[in-house]
Amino acid sequence: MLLAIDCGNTNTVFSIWDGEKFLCTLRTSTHHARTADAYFTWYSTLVKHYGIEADITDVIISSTVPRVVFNLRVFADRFFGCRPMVVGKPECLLPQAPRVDAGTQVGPDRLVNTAGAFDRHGGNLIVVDFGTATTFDVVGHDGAYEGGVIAPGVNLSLEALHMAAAALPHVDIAKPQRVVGTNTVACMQSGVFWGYVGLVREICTRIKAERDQQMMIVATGGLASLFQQTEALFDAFEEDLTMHGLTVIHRYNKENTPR
Ligand SMILES: Nc1ncnc2c1ncn2[C@@H]1O[C@H](COP(=O)(O)OP(=O)(O)O)[C@@H](O)[C@H]1O
Ligand SMILES: CC(C)(COP(=O)(O)O)[C@@H](O)C(=O)NCCC(=O)O
Ligand SMILES: [K+]
Repeated sequence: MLLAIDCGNTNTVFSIWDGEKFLCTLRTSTHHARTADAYFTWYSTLVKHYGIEADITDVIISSTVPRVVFNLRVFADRFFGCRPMVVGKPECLLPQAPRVDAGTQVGPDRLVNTAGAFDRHGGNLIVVDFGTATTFDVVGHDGAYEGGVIAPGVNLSLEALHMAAAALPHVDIAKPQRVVGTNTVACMQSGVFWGYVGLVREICTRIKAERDQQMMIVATGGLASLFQQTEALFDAFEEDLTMHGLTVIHRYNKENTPR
């Protein structure tokens, strides 16, 4: 069985893949100082709680935070006796090489989203991932990552207002009832929510115009559903897209690495 680990700047998600389906998905905050033993204590408690019989033989990691990879490697080695595949490392093959400026280190999460979305939908896609940052990944006709857009994340935008302005409170994102807010919280939610609707629509329209082609828009990340409920911004919303991409890259490496 495969343990797929997606480590973002805010949260780290573990999913167990039995070759056909995900048996469970576990989430913890990302913290570079968490040790291999601490990961295992957390992991084994939850796996037991859910009554899952997991015989992990392989581990694949995608991390936007380079410092956490060391402890995750030790975790894989110590508790599952395996050397993990780490997306973005030269020894981890990708189905298609990214077409970007020489020397650019593309976020591994974006490479994984690209592989997952191409496997499900074929080429000419825009993948929108609502994480700490909101990323737009352009997937070419052959499944290569061809660049994209990085915008401040929804919660990061709200947090920035709170951090920079003495009178603005910490606010959770929600769809405001009206555009014109009649209290501070409603005004902030309106600015970020409707501003974001505009941001997503404008960026996708411009990407399509720049490439002069129709493109399917696939969204992922917990906050995508909040926007999709209100406005038809995306053609598809797939919560498990990054995890699916990890299984695709894992399978590709198994099939293409000489043993
Ligand atoms: N369903 C959700 N509803 C509200 N906030 C969410 C949801 N899913 C994630 N978040 C928040 O969105 C932000 C980004 O989280 P996440 O998607 O895990 O980012 P990353 O992949 O960068 O770690 C965090 O502040 C997280 O708490
Ligand atoms: C843009 C990101 C910070 C998004 O990370 P996330 O929101 O998933 O935590 C990450 O993909 C990253 O660090 N990228 C490196 C630069 C690039 O992709 O071009
Ligand atoms: K992201």
